[in-house]
Amino acid sequence: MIMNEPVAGSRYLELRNVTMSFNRFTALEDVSFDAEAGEFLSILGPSGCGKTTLLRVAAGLEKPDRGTVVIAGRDVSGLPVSKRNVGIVFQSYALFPNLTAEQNIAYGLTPRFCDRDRVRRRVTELLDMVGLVGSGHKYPAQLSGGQQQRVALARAIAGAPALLLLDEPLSALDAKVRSRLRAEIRQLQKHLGITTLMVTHDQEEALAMADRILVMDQGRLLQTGTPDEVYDLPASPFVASFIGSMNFIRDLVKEAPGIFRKGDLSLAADDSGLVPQGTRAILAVRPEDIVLNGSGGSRENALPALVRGMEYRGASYRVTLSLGVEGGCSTLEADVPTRKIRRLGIHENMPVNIGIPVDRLIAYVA
Ligand SMILES: Nc1ncnc2c1ncn2[C@@H]1O[C@H](COP(=O)(O)OP(=O)(O)OP(=O)(O)O)[C@@H](O)[C@H]1O
Repeated sequence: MIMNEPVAGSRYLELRNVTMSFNRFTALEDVSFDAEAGEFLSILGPSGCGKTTLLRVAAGLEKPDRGTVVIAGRDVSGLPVSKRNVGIVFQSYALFPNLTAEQNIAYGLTPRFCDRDRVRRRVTELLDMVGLVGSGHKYPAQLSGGQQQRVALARAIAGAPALLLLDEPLSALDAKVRSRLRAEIRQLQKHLGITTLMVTHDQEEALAMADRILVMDQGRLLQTGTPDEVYDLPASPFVASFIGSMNFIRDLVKEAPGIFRKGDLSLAADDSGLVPQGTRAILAVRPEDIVLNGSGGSRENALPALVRGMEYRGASYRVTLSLGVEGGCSTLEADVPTRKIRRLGIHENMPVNIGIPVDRLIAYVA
């Protein structure tokens, strides 16, 4: 099968300075990003932040007030969706109910393949790719949600599009089907080497599937990075709280390079000088980075704490800890392996010592 054979590593999709308003409401504000050929990008953000609008601009379903869209080196800003050669999968399967799975898939092919045998061969190949061999004769109503979304995916890739656009393709499915299908979509996308943009509000989905994640809020792009980069070094407290769980320790002041104080609580953090000395700061730490030591000590940021609550999660416990801090108390949540909880005999209302590794504390200007 012949897809657009993009050269890996080249800049393939480019959106530049895209701004889009609906009446007086600005849905996208000066958004720019690009994708390399074959890359899988995920657009992640809360409801109403402009994710779908951005995808629709890339597709040519919306015309922005300003900005350009380049696909495979060609400025397509003035072209409608029908001329952009994009494959789209929506959240609602959007299949034709009166056509079988095969006919739905063939629908995306007919203008290109006039030869009926070729269409049949290609449809068979696509059914095989999406794991639906033997179900081609069924109508959408006879298929499960996951199967319908497989048909929608086969239809979207049938014509070897230049770009695959997925708008929350898994959100209508139950958790088990969703996680299986996300692995399958990713495998197929890699196999075909097709540059893909997927909208999701599910951070787990974005972390699991994307080469890079674009985090948005209120029409703006806040951070672009690999899943690792966005998880390990979120650009702002908003990004930090949107992806994964994060503890924040607020109302600190940076009193010396790498040293932050709040009353009698003093914490060391690698902040690379991002917070000016003497200014108010927020420190952030992931629950899995807090080290619980029972009665033993810790080398880094050793603090006494009290176990306030414990929630069993199978492989780990989510432990709620309170730190006695002058002028009030700070609450932290720690994820501690179940084996360690049992070994140390941790229980509610137990005084413990915790440690926070210096390089796991992230400092932000408050
Ligand atoms: N056709 C429209 N007319 C007016 N306002 C619109 C239109 N389409 C979108 N908006 C507004 O633009 C903003 C961004 O919408 P968009 O659908 O892009 O958000 P989203 O991040 O995809 O949200 P969700 O995750 O809830 O689907 C929203 O406040 C929405 O109400």
